[in-house]
Order: sequence, then C-alpha cells, then structure tokens
Amino acid sequence: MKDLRPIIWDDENNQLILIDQRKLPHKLEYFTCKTYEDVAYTIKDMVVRGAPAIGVSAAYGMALAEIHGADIEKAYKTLKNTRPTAVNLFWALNRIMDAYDKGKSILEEAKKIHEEDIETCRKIGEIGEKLIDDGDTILTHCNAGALACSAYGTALSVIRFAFYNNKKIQVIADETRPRLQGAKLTAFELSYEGIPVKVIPDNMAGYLMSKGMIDKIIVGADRILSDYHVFNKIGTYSLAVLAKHHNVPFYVAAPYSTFDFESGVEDVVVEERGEEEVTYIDGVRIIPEGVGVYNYAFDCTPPELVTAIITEKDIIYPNE
Ligand SMILES: CSC[C@H]1O[C@H](OP(=O)(O)O)[C@H](O)[C@@H]1O
Repeated sequence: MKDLRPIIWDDENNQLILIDQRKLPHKLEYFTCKTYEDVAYTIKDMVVRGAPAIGVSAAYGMALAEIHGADIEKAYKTLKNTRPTAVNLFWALNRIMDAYDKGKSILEEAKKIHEEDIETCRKIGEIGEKLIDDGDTILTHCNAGALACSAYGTALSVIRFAFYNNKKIQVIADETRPRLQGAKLTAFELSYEGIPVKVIPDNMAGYLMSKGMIDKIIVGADRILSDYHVFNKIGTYSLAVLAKHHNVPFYVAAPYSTFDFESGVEDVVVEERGEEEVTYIDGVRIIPEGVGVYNYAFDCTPPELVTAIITEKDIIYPNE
C-alpha cells in the first residue's frame, strides 16, 4: 500500500507540513505552516481539506499557538471560524481545549489525534471491505481518501482494503464540481496506487446507474447527525436519490469524530464558498460577467437514502 500522508508534523522545526492539494494532480508540492494563522489559511483556502484532515490540522494549529506563546483563545476562535460544516474541526478543537484546560501539552494531544486518525481510517477500511464484492464497480464522490484524512481515507480506505484483498474492483470517480476533488484528487490518489479508476462528469452518474454499470456507491461525510442525516459534498444527495431509484447500495464511511449528536438538521451551517469557484475553471472564466451563481459546498442526505454507515467500530444500518 503506497502510504500517502498529507499531514506531517516536523518535530525538529516545530512546523506543520501539508500536501498543497490546490496543486494536484500536476504538482506534488508542500505548504509549511509555522503559525496558527498559517494553518487557518490552509484550511480556508483548501490547501488541506476533508473533515478528518481539517480536524488534525487545526489541532496542530493550536499546538503552534502554544509553542509560540500566542493567545490560545484567539487561536481557537480563528481556527474555529475557518469552515463551518465539517464537525471534525470543532471536535478536534474542543478536545484540544479540554486538554489545555487540564494542563496537558497541546502538541502531545494533537499528536494523539493525528495517530488515532490513522488507525481509525485503517479500521474503517478493514470493516467496510466486507461490503465490497469481487468484480464490483464502485462510484465515489469528491475525495474521501488519504488526502482527506491522515492516511488511508474513509470511503477510499474501504476501496483500498478491497483492492488489497484481491477483489477485482473498478472505481468510478465523478469529477465533483466546482472544486473537482474527484477528478483532481481521487483520480490522482487511486492511480498513484495502481487502483483502477475512471473519471466521469457529475451529470453522467445517473446514466451509468440506468445501464446497470454501478454496483455500489461509497462516499465520505463531513457531519452525521444522531438521526443519521449525512452532510457531505454537494452532489451527494443527488447520487443518493439516484441510487434509491436504481436500487444501488449507498454507503457512507466516516469515523465517530464525524458524528454530531447535538445538532438538528436546521442547526447545521452549510458552507457557501466564493463565486469564483463556479465562475472559473483553472483560472479561465466560463460564466458571463454579471451572471450570478450558487456555490453551496455541501448538501444533506436523509437517512432513508442511506444503506449503511461504516465506522471504525461497526456498520450502522439506519433503516433496519
Ligand atoms: C473523509 S471526509 C472527506 C469529505 O470532505 C470533503 O469536503 P471538502 O473537500 O470541501 O473538505 C467532502 O465532503 C468529502 O466527502
């Protein structure tokens, strides 16, 4: 298994080194964070993205605040305000603040969160792999891979473990407009590892399902509520509706740090990002000046459309 690690803590120089995912797939470059402000920037500008990866990075951002004697409360607020939907960000920051309030080292707690995330994602793959059959064609959305976590991924961990258990699978990655995480990140991550992957435009998924070309769908998550409403990348809900119509199993893979047992659906802030993500592709304007756009980054899939949720402890069947 080619171990893609997007988050590296450099103990020697007290800095956080991140794969700059804005540069993929053309360049594998790194962004070095020396302050918590640097980390906040990387989360907002999606140098690092993906619910677990955002949480781990924010934890190290707090460690940088501690190392440099910065105002811890200010660092907490700055990092907390980077992105509103992925609950892992708040889970990690609150865990760091709990440790700090108890007089523990923030850096040591951040390292624990990082190490736990690696093991959690590995377990999700081990547990979820049994849902994949030899010969399956599996559609995935956005990037819920090692690039969204500390290693392995969530949805892509299931796919990796199926592949390494000698199941002959074919992955279909839809491109995932507007940021194209599927085309740029999932296709990079799987081809880098030799896992068969094809990319499709988002609007092709329904046609492939109607032709019986998709056996299963597996996606990640940014926030799962206690009633199993799933917040994930925009377009997930559309896939879930299509999957229901075509009787295609729809799986969600996520660690328990993505669960939010407090909020109701109406409490969750669905991130809206800048218009330029929709009006431009790779720096080229594609929409006429003066024409408005929507750019919701996430949507919500109700539990009745979810076949199963794969975690590091168990498989949850919301409708059984
Ligand atoms: C393993 S969680 C990945 C999750 O995060 C992504 O969002 P973004 O790329 O905007 O951070 C997407 O929703 C993925 O499913």
